[in-house]
Amino acid sequence: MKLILLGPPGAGKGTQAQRLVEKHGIPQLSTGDMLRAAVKAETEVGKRAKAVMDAGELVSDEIVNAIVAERIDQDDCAKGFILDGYPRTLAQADAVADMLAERGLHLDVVIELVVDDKALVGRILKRAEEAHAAGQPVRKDDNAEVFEERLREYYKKTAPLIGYYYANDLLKQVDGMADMDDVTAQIEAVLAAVTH
Ligand SMILES: Nc1ncnc2c1ncn2[C@@H]1O[C@H](COP(=O)(O)OP(=O)(O)O)[C@@H](O)[C@H]1O
Repeated sequence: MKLILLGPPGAGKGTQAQRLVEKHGIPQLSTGDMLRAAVKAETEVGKRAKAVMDAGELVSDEIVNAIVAERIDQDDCAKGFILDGYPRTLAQADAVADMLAERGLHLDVVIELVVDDKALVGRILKRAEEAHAAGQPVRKDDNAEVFEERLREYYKKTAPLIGYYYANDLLKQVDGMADMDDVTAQIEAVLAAVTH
């Protein structure tokens, strides 16, 4: 099963992706996590991405496409994967379609977590507070100002993917404002419908 989780920052993609990993035994491919790992390891990609990420802007399509193309060829992706935070631009959406087609694969579904903007900043600030309280590192982009920029980037560059996948008959929407467990149940219902 190959699926995309789509939605603005703070929509709960990471949480739901983790649950899907446990239930379905397929990996979560989070470009955000991969980029943060590259920044931490101070690789060439990490050095190029750091300032862009800290400002809440998008890393270049070229960089993220290359990261994902390399990742999906690893053995653990053979049964499928969850794309979390990728694609984020129409160019990335075309790239992933090409990447899969070259390998004789296709996407099963794109699940959009539909959320209310106003709730998002609160969720992000809560995530930062909780990380701080637990003595974990707080993401540099998890603050109100950078969040505004992340949301603007989302509406400008990522939200057009909703129409793109709708037109390709791949889009399914779930209510991301429901309780976490309820969102999980909605996602499972979508997956059951598309895989049977
Ligand atoms: N597919 C992508 N294309 C471009 N930049 C990306 C992509 N995925 C992640 N990034 C960069 O990493 C940052 C954090 O990503 P992520 O952890 O997915 O954030 P969020 O919690 O905002 O959804 C983004 O703001 C962006 O700078």
